[in-house]
Amino acid sequence: MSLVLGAIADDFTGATDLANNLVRAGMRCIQTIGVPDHALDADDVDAVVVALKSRSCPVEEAVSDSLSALEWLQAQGARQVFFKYCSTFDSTPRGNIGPVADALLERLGAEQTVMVPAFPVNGRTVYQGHLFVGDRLLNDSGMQHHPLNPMRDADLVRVLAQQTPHPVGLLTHATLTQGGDAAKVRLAELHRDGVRHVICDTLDENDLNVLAESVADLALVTGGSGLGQTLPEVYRQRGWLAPVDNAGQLAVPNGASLVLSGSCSQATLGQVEHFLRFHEGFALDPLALAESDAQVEEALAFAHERLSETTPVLIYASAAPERVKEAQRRLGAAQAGELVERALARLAQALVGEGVGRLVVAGGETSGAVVSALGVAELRIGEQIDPGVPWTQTQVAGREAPLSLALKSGNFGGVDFFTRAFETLRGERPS
Ligand SMILES: Nc1ncnc2c1ncn2[C@@H]1O[C@H](COP(=O)(O)OP(=O)(O)OP(=O)(O)O)[C@@H](O)[C@H]1O
Ligand SMILES: O=C(O)[C@@H](O)C(=O)CO
Repeated sequence: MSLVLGAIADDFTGATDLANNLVRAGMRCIQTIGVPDHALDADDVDAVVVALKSRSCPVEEAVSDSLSALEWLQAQGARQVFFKYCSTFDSTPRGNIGPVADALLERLGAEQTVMVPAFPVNGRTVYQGHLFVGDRLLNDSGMQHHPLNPMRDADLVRVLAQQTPHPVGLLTHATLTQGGDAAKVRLAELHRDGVRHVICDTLDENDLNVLAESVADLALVTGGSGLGQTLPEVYRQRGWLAPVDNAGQLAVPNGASLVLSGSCSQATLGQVEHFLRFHEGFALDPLALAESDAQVEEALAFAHERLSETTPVLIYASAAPERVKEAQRRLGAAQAGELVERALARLAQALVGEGVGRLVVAGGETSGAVVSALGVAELRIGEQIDPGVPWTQTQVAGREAPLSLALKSGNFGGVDFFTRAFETLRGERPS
C-alpha cells in the first residue's frame, strides 16, 4: 500500500497531535521534523506528518517551507494532503493560514479546500463559523493574550478573509446534520460561487464523521487534528488502508525525567502551578536571560542536583500575561521569545546528554526549538497521555536508547499533566 495521507503541520506539537489521532484511528504514522532529504520507505507507513515551524514565521518562509513539504509528500505518493494548523486558528491578519492554504491549492491544481479547526474532545468547536474553546468564544478564551498571535476575533470567516484575496464561505452545522451528501452538495454550490475556502462548523464527533465522508476526495484538507480522528475510517472503507493492531507500540523507556516549559497558555500555567505544589521547579526570566548566561547555568545546577527517574524536574519560563507583556515591552516580543527558546533548547541539549531519557516539552514554538537543538529527525508515535498529546520516541545523538519525548501543545492536557505523563509512561495509570 502506498502513502495515503501526507500532512504538513505548522508547528511541532500540532504535528504530534495530528499524528496521535491518526495512530489511534489505526494508521501507521511517522512524524518528520522538517522536510526529509531522503525518500520514505513507505511499505509500512500509511501517513507522514511533516512538522514545520511555520506558524509564526514570515509569510514567504511559511509558504516556501510548506511547498517544499508538499513536493516531498507528492514524491512519496500521498493520496490526500492535510494542512494542520492550530485548533485555535493561531494566525495574524497577514497569515500564515490563508497564504499557505492558497499556495498549496494552487500547486495541487485544486480550487477548493475546507477549514476544520475543531477538536471537540479538547473543547474546540465551531458554530456559525465562530470558534469556541470550551464555553468561551476564542477571543475570550485566553488566546487574546497569546505572546505571538493573539486571537481577538472568534469569527473565522472574518479572520480568514483578512488573510486571503479569495472568497471564504461557511458550511453550517445545519447542513452537516443532513449528512455527507448534503454537505457535498453545499460544497459544490460554494465552489460554483467561487468560494475557495470553506470554514466548517463542527460541534462533535458526528460532525467530524460527516465531514470526513464529504472531504476525503479533496486534494487538500486543512484544520486541527479532529478531522484526523475520522478520516482514517473513510480511507479504510475505501480499501486504502491495511488493517493493523496497535499502531502505537514503543520501546521500554529509561532515563531521568524532565519537563521544559516555554508555553504561557492558560492550561500550561495551571499545570506549572499544580506541579509546583508537589515538586520543585526553576523559573527562567527573559530579562535575566538577556543580561547573561548565568541563569542557564543556575538552571543546570538546579537540575543536576535533582534529576531522577521517578521524580520529574521542571524548568519553566511560563509566566502570567502581565509578566509576559512586561518582558515583551522591554525586549520586544520576538527577542523575549527567542531568548527563552534558546535557553530551553540549550538546557534540553545539555540534560539529555547527561541522562535525561523522558522529556516533556510544553509549547509548540518551544518544542520546535528543543527538537531542533536535539537534532531529532523523526518521531514514532506511541501511547496517548491526554487527548492531543502522545508519548513519542526518537533516536538522538549521545543516547543509545531512544529518548521518550512528549510535545505538549500549550493549551492541552489536564492540570496534573506534568506528573501524570511520567506515570503513564511507567504504566501506572492508563491513558
Ligand atoms: N516569560 C516569558 N516572556 C515572554 N515570552 C515568553 C515567556 N515565556 C515563554 N515565552 C515565549 O512565548 C512563546 C510561547 O509559545 P509556545 O508556542 O512555545 O507556547 P504556546 O503558544 O502556549 O503553545 P502552542 O503553540 O502549542 O499553543 C515562545 O516563543 C516562548 O519563548
Ligand atoms: O490544534 C491544536 O490545538 C494543537 O495541535 C496545536 O497546534 C497547538 O499548538
